[in-house]
Amino acid sequence: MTETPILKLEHLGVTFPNHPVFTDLNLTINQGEFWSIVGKNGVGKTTLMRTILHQLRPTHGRVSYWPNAGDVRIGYVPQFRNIDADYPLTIRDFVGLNLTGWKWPWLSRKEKSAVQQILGETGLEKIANRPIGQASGGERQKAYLAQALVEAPNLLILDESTASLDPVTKTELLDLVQELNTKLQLTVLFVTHDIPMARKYSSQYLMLMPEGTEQGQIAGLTQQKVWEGENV
Ligand SMILES: Nc1ncnc2c1ncn2[C@@H]1O[C@H](COP(=O)(O)OP(=O)(O)OP(=O)(O)O)[C@@H](O)[C@H]1O
Repeated sequence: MTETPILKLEHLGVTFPNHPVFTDLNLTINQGEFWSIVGKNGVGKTTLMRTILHQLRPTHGRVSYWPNAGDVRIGYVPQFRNIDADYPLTIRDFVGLNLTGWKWPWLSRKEKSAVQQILGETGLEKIANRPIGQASGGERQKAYLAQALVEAPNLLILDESTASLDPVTKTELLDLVQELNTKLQLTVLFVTHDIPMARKYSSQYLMLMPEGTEQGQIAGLTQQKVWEGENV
């Protein structure tokens, strides 16, 4: 299979006031790859994802999408977030929210059918009309995943989004992501502390490491990239 880049990090660095999180990070992610991003608490994984999402301006270097920024549709599933119990939307509405551009309360027939399909694939169909504020933590995480997938992204970022799930649900969701990765060449960045899951689902990983620590390895993965950060 020829390797076509979708995302390039070149000499990337982020420094908060007096606190360099990482410097000179170089990495090419190709279409259809499933990467795990691993490393201890506070090492800079979320900072890296925020930089990739252009929510954070790098201090050095750049993030570029290939072939053009317009060709890359990113789906982002955040870490567990609390939702107010009075949040008025149903799970179905929540999943379709981004399709409306947050402007219109209605969806086209095609959009409704995309929502219905993803509700089925994520196992949310039966509870689709329940207010999301009343859904359990795991159900909400599924809804966030469904919301990211319904827009048919070609790059999916899971930011420790499976951390609060029970092992069965976690496996179900990652199986679905893996299926989309295989069938549709969905590129995946999976931020996780769960090394067995990283080993099971990804083929490559980026391990962010504090400067001066020994290089880590994840046995069983065919490729590895190890980068040493600073000052963590
Ligand atoms: N806006 C900010 N201003 C200053 N420092 C920040 C800011 N955001 C993050 N940091 C610091 O940057 C470092 C990296 O944080 P980050 O959240 O990226 O780590 P992480 O690897 O995702 O951690 P975890 O596994 O705990 O979620 C931490 O020391 C954090 O305190």
